[in-house]
Amino acid sequence: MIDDIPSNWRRSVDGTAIERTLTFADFKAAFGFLTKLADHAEAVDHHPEFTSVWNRLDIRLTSHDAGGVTDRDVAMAHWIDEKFNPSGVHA
Ligand SMILES: C[C@H](O)[C@H](O)[C@H]1CNC2=NC(N)=NC(=O)C2=N1
Repeated sequence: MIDDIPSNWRRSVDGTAIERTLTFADFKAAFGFLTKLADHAEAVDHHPEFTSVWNRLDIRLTSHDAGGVTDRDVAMAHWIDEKFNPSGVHA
């Protein structure tokens, strides 16, 4: 289980996940990001939990099989940090 989490992320109240809120220019930008994230999640077989409200995504990362935060969640957090662009233009 991981103690040191990426600085843009916060620990969930129950301690079993890390969370970050991303705010985009609009819904289309947020949904475009989610589409990219879905492809990546399938590629690495690790799937984020999220809530979508217009231009905002609340993302939660945990490893269900381990019951907490693992290096797979930290790797996913770094991928999200790297790809996040509020305007929706993703390299
Ligand atoms: C069978 C499959 O590999 C597992 O269910 C994977 C899929 N995606 C997953 N995603 C996440 N976030 N945690 C898991 O434990 C997990 N397990």
